[in-house]
Amino acid sequence: METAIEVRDLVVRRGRRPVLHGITCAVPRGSVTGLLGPSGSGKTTLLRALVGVQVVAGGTVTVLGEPAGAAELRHRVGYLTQSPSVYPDLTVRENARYFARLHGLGAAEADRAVRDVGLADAAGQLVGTLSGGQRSRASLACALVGRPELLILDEPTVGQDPVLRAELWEMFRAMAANGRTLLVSSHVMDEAARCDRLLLIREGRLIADDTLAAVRATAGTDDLEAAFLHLIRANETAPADVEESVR
Ligand SMILES: Nc1ncnc2c1ncn2[C@@H]1O[C@H](COP(=O)(O)OP(=O)(O)OP(=O)(O)O)[C@@H](O)[C@H]1O
Repeated sequence: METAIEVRDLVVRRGRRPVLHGITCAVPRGSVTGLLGPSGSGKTTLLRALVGVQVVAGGTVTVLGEPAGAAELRHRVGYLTQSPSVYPDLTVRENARYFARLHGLGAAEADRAVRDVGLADAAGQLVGTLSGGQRSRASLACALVGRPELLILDEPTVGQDPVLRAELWEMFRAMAANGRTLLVSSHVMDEAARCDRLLLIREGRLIADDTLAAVRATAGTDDLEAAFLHLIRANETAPADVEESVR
């Protein structure tokens, strides 16, 4: 398996608390990997570490063969943050074209990204006047500009209606089919079914890093919500990690 992301023994503290307790995982190239877990489990913190904007207390993070956050990765990795990072006083089109310019690309690339997220009809609208779901798609369009090899998407489908969610997932699948790598966080378990692989995280610890089929087989159920609960319980009965090691 050719690896896009490799994380070893990653420890992160936020405030005074350890938030990630020694995460080790890998994400293969050309796949859609879902990062699933309850609110507060550490998904955003892990994604921040992958793009190199999180101070880490220990471990290593390698992205496309480089240390996370390396300058060489700037045009190779797209990152969608959870709260939309777009300018409210610019239109959707202007935002995308601004990001395109940062990548040294022209207006056509920006306009394509706007179309891809289903915002062609709102391209001339100020971002500040969009609905929450539209604003999040405007932000996604900016992350897609330049067709980065690796896309790290923090809850990209939150606030989208079922039709749009399905369309976004089709787009993610098509990107992976073209050899790009996507890591997509969600706390909605039914989205896990659309992924090739799953990273299940709970309270800063990975409780699964496997294919969708293997997670279902290990848990003995096709229902991913039930599988997640099964894995949590199995994890709780396993010997506890030595908490002291991260303090
Ligand atoms: N700036 C911060 N200072 C202190 N603690 C923080 C900070 N940011 C996040 N945390 C804590 O770190 C833990 C993990 O947060 P994180 O945002 O990574 O979770 P998440 O799984 O992405 O949650 P959600 O699905 O709600 O976005 C939480 O307990 C959170 O309260």
